[in-house]
Amino acid sequence: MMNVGFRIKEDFPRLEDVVVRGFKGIPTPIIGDVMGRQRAMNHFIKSVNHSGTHVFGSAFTVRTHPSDNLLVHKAMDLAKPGDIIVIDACGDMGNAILGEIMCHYAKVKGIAGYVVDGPVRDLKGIADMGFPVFAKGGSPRGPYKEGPGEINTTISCGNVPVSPGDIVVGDDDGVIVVPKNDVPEVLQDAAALADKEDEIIKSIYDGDWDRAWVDEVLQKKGCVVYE
Ligand SMILES: O=C([O-])CC(=O)C(=O)O
Ligand SMILES: [Mg+2]
Repeated sequence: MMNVGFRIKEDFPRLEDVVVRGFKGIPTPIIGDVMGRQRAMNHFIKSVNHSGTHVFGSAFTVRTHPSDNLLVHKAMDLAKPGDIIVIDACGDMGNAILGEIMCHYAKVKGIAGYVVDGPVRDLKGIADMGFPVFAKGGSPRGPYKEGPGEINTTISCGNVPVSPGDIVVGDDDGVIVVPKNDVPEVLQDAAALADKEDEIIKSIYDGDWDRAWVDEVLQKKGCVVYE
């Protein structure tokens, strides 16, 4: 493909809505555990607004030049309802990549949220409107609008690869990415694990949570226990 570093792929295939909705209410730690405890973004990519956030959708990917949001403005016009715009701003903390105006526009367009490997601004405005934004932090410094950048190529965000159409889930714990082709298996395993965790919590209160495995593992690994 031509023009590496400054190119836009307008669209990509998404999973059916009914499949994507399967992630409703599934906490990110459960999703991570059924993927080998992998594919969660680094801890510094956090919800910047109210607690209790839980958002999921198809990844619409953007790579920006550090401190520049020209390609994010284009992404807002191209993204479809339910998409989460995931932005690889190189993790650079120079200038904010988006702010409250861009959140209002995204909200009106039905975009489900933003994930930014970089800073955002207008934190109070974003919190007041409650639009889901996950970012590395905040900065009052405004973004440049020069490019270059790419839309809908595979990016890295929070040290996790993200391709267009992958499923992104964000909550108070952080953000996790499910590769598109793995979604059916992950959904099935996550439902089973959620049931299992409910049973564990019940057994704690019933006083019969089996703790034998702790000593078994310690013994197997050669740990010496003494008084
Ligand atoms: O100036 C920008 O592009 C970002 C911003 O502050 C906003 O969206 O409110
Ligand atoms: Mg602003």
